Amino acid sequence: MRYLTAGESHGPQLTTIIEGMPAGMPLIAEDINNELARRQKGYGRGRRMQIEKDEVQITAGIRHGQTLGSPIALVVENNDWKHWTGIMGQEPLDDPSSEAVKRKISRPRPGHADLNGAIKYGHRDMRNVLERSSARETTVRVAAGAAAKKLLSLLGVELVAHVVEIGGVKAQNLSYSSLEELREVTEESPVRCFDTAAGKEMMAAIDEAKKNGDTIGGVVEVIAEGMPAGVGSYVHYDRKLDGKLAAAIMSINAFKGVEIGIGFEAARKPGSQVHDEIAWEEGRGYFRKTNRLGGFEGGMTTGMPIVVRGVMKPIPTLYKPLLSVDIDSKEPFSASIERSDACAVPAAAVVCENVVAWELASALVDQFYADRFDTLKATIEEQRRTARDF
Ligand SMILES: Cc1cc2nc3c(=O)[nH]c(=O)nc-3n(C[C@H](O)[C@H](O)[C@H](O)COP(=O)(O)O)c2cc1C
Ligand SMILES: C=C(O[C@@H]1CC(C(=O)O)=C[C@@H](OP(=O)(O)O)[C@H]1O)C(=O)O
Repeated sequence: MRYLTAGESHGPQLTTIIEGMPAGMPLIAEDINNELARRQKGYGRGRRMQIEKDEVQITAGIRHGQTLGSPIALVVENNDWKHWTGIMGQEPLDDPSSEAVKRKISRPRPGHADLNGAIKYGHRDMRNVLERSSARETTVRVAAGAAAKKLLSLLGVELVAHVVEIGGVKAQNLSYSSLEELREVTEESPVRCFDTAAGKEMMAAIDEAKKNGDTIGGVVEVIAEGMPAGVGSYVHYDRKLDGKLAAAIMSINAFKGVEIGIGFEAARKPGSQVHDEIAWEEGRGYFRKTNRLGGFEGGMTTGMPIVVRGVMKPIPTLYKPLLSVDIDSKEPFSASIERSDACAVPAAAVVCENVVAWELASALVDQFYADRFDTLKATIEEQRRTARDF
């Protein structure tokens, strides 16, 4: 499967086209809207999330609630567009007194895509970079991921994301060691972190950052349960599924690190405390006695829960900006200020969950015959049986 997205942050709408989703799978707008709503929650976001109420329009590929096997097109409108028509219009810029010319951006923000994007594409107005590099694009990545998540759920694969820490404050109830505990995690999981005593500390840290014109980041974790063993491959670097997950997380705006299982901690432990002993039981098949490797060996799933963590850096736009250089005068100046979030870690957790869902669903569709959903389901059930009795 593959998908592309199009759309600017303050343009009329965002679009994604999904290719390769099997035919005959139930999918309705509500499946996608639930995920879009989850992505909009959280403490520390700017005013934009109050302006938007993200809802999908399905414009192709689905009829009477079922996928057709043809490309699926999903559109989400930007409510904010109506405030930006002067700046984001299609007409050529020949009036020097126009709003678009007056609001030209020439002072790149450290940590955002502004300067590198301007150099690469030759844009003297860095709004041309900002509009597409904005994480507004993650709206339709989540829409595509929601379709993948539905596919996974119908195949018995469930996943959930939660916040591990924000601004150095660790979340409570981190030990999702049993599958029962994982199932207890509700739809609200990425914002549940704020309901605890540690959550109040996180909120205070966000308030403090905001007061200082600063921003904070954090760590999120995605757990996926129910993937059959042997998905992915060891035979080629670009078929290793753990590598694809790492790339998917790193492709999310502001993500600077990925861990699978115990991740970086493995560097400080002997092999006997890193690798997971293998066992077999009638009815259950093979399993690992621990899951320190987070569900992967040799680029393939082990059948144990997949555990992936991602690190989000603090948001780059600062209300007390860092020093930068004006690209027109080459003089030092404070970087430009755009309306901005102080912390978007819970929203980013939902993005992580959905990009992981996309990679897992893609891996299943690519590995098993999948023009038809019913055939895919039967093949995967067969794979589970084969792996159990192998
Ligand atoms: C959900 C989400 C919301 C974000 N909100 C903002 C924001 O309000 N202001 C900002 O400067 N960056 C924001 N970012 C981060 C930037 O989009 C990101 O830092 C930028 O695209 C540069 O990419 P890089 O940090 O991956 O190098 C957000 C990221 C995510 C995932
Ligand atoms: C719009 C979203 O996030 C945006 C991501 C973003 C950035 O620079 O990445 C900057 C902000 O944009 P604005 O200036 O319009 O408020 C965020 O609000 C979203 O998540 O839907």
